[in-house]
Amino acid sequence: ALCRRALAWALQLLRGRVCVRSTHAFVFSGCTHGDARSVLETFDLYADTHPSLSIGPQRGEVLDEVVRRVQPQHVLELGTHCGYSAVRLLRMLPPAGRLITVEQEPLAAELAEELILVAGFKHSQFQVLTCSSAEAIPALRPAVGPDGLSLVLMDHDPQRFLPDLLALEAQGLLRPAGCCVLLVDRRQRDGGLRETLDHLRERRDRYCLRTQRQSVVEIVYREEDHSTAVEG
Ligand SMILES: C[S@@+](CC[C@H](N)C(=O)[O-])C[C@H]1O[C@@H](n2cnc3c(N)ncnc32)[C@H](O)[C@@H]1O
Repeated sequence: ALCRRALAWALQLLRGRVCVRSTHAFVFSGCTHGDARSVLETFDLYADTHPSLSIGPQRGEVLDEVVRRVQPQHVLELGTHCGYSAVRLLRMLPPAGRLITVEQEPLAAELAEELILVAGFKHSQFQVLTCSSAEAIPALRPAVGPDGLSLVLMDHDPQRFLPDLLALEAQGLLRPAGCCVLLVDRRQRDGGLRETLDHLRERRDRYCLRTQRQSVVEIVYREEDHSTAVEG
């Protein structure tokens, strides 16, 4: 683990820092406007040669499979960054599906919104909230409606996974009949993710761990007893 971390650190030094403006400029000028697939391919092309925080094609396929299976009406994403995963989610949603995506960095939020529009989606299908997850969650009820969220993607700060999940639950925003929560584990079992899974292991009445693939952890929330325990 130490070697892997040292290698990642050295690579980061060699490749430089993630740049929101440069990501946006590359995708905006290189993609076919109105074509979500082209937008994603251009993001991937950029990530081949530049530092990038996009969820990427491997984790993206896990995301696609979940959206195909769950067919969510209301989706919440925490951590929009430049909009890669938002475009990925939106292109798979059923016709009535709607995405709310939250980004605390104003520049990233603004440029992501532009790229989501470039990908061909309309404001009737998505909303970008420029604030922290802690500020966004208490104000979500009107946008989510009485049915609640059927999919939540957490790709922001692992230290916020547990408090944000508990806040969503406390606000009654998770769909009682079943809500799929995806946690992106970018830092090899970060303490925040471990703490979240430890907590959920004690909450078998509501949560179960479904799968863990490509460092995406899938949890299911349901307001009834789960027969499967949270493991991992
Ligand atoms: C790994 S990137 C997200 C990548 C994005 N999902 C994608 O695939 O393109 C994480 C983003 O979360 C944002 N972020 C971190 N903590 C946050 C918080 N508490 N609330 C909202 N956004 C947050 C960061 O500014 C950053 O842009």
